[in-house]
Amino acid sequence: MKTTGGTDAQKRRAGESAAEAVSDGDVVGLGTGSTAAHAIRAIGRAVDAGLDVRGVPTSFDARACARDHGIPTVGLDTVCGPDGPGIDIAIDGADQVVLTGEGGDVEEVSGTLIKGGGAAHAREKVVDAAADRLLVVVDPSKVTNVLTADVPVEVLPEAHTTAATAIRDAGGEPTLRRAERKDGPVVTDNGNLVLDCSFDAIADPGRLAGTLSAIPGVLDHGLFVDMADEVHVGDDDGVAIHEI
Ligand SMILES: O=C(CO)[C@H](O)[C@H](O)COP(=O)(O)O
Repeated sequence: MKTTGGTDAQKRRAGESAAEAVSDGDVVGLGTGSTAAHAIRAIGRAVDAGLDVRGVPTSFDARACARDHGIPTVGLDTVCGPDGPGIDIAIDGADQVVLTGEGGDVEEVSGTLIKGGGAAHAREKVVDAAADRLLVVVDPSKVTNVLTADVPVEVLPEAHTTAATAIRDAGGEPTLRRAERKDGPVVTDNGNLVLDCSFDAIADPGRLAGTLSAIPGVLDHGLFVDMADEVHVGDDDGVAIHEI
C-alpha cells in the first residue's frame, strides 16, 4: 500500500528541514511515519539544546517517538480547548502529494495529499487541520501530478462490508488491510478497520473526499485536500521547499 521508494537519507533531509521551522514556545503537531519521525528526532535534539515546545502526537508511535526524544506532549483537547493556545505548526508525512502540474492531468499545483499508509490518517487529519501551518515532509517518490495511490478509509468494524459496497458504488475497489504479523485485519489506534481503496487517477480529489466522508460508518479517509502550506521534498542533494 505504501509508496516508499525514497531513501532514509532523503526522508531525513525533509524531516530536518521542516523541524527548522519550529520556534520557541510553539505547540507542534507531530505526524506519523518514517519521514515525520525524522522531524520528531530533530525537534528532540533542539529541545535538548533548550527549545521550549510541546508536541501533540497523531498516533501511538508518534507519542512514543516524542517521549523517546524528550519532547513534552499534550493532548489536542487541552491545547485546542476554548482557552488553549491552539497548534502553531504541524509536520507530517504523506504517501502521495500533488506537486507537479506540468504535462499531467492536474492544472494547478495543489499540495493535495493521500495519507494513511500507517493507518493514522484520522487523528493526523484532526491535528493537521487544527494547526496554523501544515508542513508536509516527503521524499521524491511521493511527488505526483495526479493522485493514483490507494486511499485508506477508516471504518467502524461493524460497517466494513456496507462501507465497502458504497465505495464500490463510487467507483473504488476496497481491500481490507490485513496485519502482517497477525492473522486478521489491521486495527487502528481508534479500534477501527481500514479499507485501502483503489480508484482510477483521482482528477477531482475534493469531490471524492466528499463522497467518502458521506458514507455511513466511515470515520475518515486519507485524502487531505487544501490543507498543506508547505511541502519539503528531500532528495540526494538537499531539500526543495514548495509553498502552496
Ligand atoms: O500517513 C501516514 C501515516 O498514516 C504517513 O505519514 C505516510 O504513510 C508516510 O509515511 P512514511 O514517511 O513512512 O513514508
